[in-house]
Amino acid sequence: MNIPANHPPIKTPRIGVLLVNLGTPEAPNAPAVRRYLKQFLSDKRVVEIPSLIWQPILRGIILNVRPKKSAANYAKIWMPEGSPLAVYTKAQAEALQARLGDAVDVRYAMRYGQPSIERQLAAMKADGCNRILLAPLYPQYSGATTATVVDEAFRSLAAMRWQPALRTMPTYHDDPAYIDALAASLKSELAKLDFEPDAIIASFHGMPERTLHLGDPYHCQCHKTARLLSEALGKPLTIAFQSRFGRAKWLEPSTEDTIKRLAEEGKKKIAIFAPGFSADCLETLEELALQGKEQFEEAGGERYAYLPCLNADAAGMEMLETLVRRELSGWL
Ligand SMILES: C=CC1=C(C)c2cc3[nH]c(cc4nc(cc5[nH]c(cc1n2)c(C)c5CCC(=O)O)C(CCC(=O)O)=C4C)c(C)c3C=C
Ligand SMILES: [Fe+2]
Ligand SMILES: [Fe+2]
Repeated sequence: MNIPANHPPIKTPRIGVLLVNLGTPEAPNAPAVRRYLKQFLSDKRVVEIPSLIWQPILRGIILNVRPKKSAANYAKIWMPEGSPLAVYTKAQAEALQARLGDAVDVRYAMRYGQPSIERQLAAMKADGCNRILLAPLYPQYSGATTATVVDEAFRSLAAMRWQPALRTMPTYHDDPAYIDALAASLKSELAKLDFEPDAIIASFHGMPERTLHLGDPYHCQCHKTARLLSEALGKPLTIAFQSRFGRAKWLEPSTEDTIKRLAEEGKKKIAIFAPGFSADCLETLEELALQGKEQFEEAGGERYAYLPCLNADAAGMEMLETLVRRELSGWL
């Protein structure tokens, strides 16, 4: 029997790794931020309010008010090559490709915006990847991050007649490779400061408190990360949750309240970092590095340092290589 002309070519099988992060607007302007927020905040894994109630609020209020304000914040941290989250995620994929060599095809995707998970999985399949490791770049598990990435990947596969095999990388909140990478990065960043902080804040992205009661392990995993890291550093860490959104009660204490409280308690010098973010982005560079500094100084603080995320630096890439190689076991 002849193979039909439209049959996909059978290529030498390859192993693929798809790193996935949240996504970011394509430009620091209101229309681009609006497009991004519309997709992001319409995800039922992110906002768990019935569509009939939520969509009118989103379309009628939030998408009319927030894009302009957020775009101005993005403009403050935009890099010559683009949005920091996109720049660092691309750099991570390139650095991981260099570490893993030709046996593996490393790419990256964004859950919201471009390059989409669907597009990248289709491209990898077309290029011969029949085994793909999906690696969401979130150390702590939450429905709003890890689960929605996995959902989207399997939704994309659902449209394929001939699917690649897909493995998903588990979250790594207590993995020694992650704790060691954070500890090494923090030690080196703290050593660069010209002051000894009176307190160090580990700021994680917040979530509605309700998700904790519904069984999302995110809150507990953030606490475990902070505890292990504090032990590895031999220093106390103050845990806080940032980026509150909407009117519902979010996880506490909030980063903003914590910054102010420390200043009011007489702590004059603090350092802050964001262990839950694998790459610097709006929430770290604008909210922590810029806004946090203002909040601290207004409350009477004197020295404030924001310590960067792992990004594509050696410590973070060492960790990612370890985690990915482990998940590729039996395939490589
Ligand atoms: C209901 C709203 C939100 C939930 C839940 C949420 C969870 C969550 N988010 C991250 C990581 C990031 N969030 C980022 C931006 C961002 N987050 C929300 C809202 C929720 N996040 C909004 C509206 C925005 C957009 C910016 C704004 O308008 O303020 C980013 C940065 C993206 C960038 O472009 O730089 C990241 C990263 C996690 C890890 C998380 C749950 C654990
Ligand atoms: Fe967020
Ligand atoms: Fe924010």
